[in-house]
Amino acid sequence: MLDVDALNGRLLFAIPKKGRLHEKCMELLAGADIQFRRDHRLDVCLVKNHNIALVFLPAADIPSFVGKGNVDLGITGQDVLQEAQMQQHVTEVLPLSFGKCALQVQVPEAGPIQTVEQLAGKRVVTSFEVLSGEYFGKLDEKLNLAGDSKTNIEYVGGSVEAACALGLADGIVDLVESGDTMRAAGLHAIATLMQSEAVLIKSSTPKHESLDPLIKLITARIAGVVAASKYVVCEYNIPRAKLHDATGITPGRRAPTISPLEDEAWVAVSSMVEKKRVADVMDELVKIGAEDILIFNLDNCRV
Ligand SMILES: Nc1ncnc2c1ncn2[C@@H]1O[C@H](COP(=O)(O)OP(=O)(O)OP(=O)(O)O)[C@@H](O)[C@H]1O
Ligand SMILES: O=P(O)(O)OC[C@H]1O[C@H](OP(=O)(O)OP(=O)(O)O)[C@H](O)[C@@H]1O
Ligand SMILES: [Mg+2]
Repeated sequence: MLDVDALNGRLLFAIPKKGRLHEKCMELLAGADIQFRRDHRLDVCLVKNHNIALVFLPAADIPSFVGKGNVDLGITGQDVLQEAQMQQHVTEVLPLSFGKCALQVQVPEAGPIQTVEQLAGKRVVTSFEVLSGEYFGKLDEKLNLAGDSKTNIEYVGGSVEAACALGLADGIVDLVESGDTMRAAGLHAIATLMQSEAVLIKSSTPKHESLDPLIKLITARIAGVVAASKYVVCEYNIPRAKLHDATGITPGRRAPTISPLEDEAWVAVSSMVEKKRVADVMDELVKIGAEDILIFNLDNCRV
């Protein structure tokens, strides 16, 4: 059992307890060396090596816990942050480069409705009542739909894609990443409300200013883990005469490291390169005469 007094003075850090963001958050905490043991079924646990307690909550509840100052720091999606209308009470500290998805209006691929204008005034099922309400509210206004003619937005908690097939809706608003769930349900997207990714958030009016240095430390550590997942180190040898072209291809984050070699006509270059660009970068380096190109993954870094 948790000793409630043990929470006093600790930084409370909310983590999604399940779903798409949970595993990634566990990896981030491990990378930032935030050590804890979560007892079975307990949603609050003390961190062993910092003055922090982790609170495991549904991702959709985290914005209001942080916004109201019940917890100091949290990880959640930008989509649920906007849905909870907590943007004024919560500061986005750091985008985390995972949990990327889009909130989209979807309709049956083979059905009669193929535009949002055609869908306006009909039945829309969603877990995002607020954002859908805003979106279709504006559309209803533009199309002069009033009273009973307005779009009917209905809330469901999950498996939103089933609503059209079950005859509950003419269209839905839900999250799309690969599009597999949407396509499997015979739906396709006709509009995008927003793009989203996971973010580290803190309360805009923190209750305990003494915790500020700890928030900065945790933020810096998590930023290091996120950067390490986005970059690799690229090392290669290049004729000195081609160095200018080479550093144009691999400029690094601040500047590349250049080291002399025994053979004075050549230098070695070491530089951070974005993972998603690495194949193109290697092709370009080969083209200008680079040799011995090596790519190293980063476990962690500070940038
Ligand atoms: N398919 C997806 N790809 C990427 N990110 C997603 C996806 N689905 C949801 N997310 C992100 O994860 C957040 C939490 O959603 P998720 O559905 O994982 O949680 P949940 O609904 O609490 O869990 P579950 O669906 O398992 O009941 C969303 O607000 C969104 O930011
Ligand atoms: O485009 P895709 O890669 O298929 O991902 C989209 C699906 O992911 C989420 O569902 P989740 O797995 O959380 O299930 P849920 O609907 O029960 O919440 C979301 O609600 C979509 O259904
Ligand atoms: Mg879900």
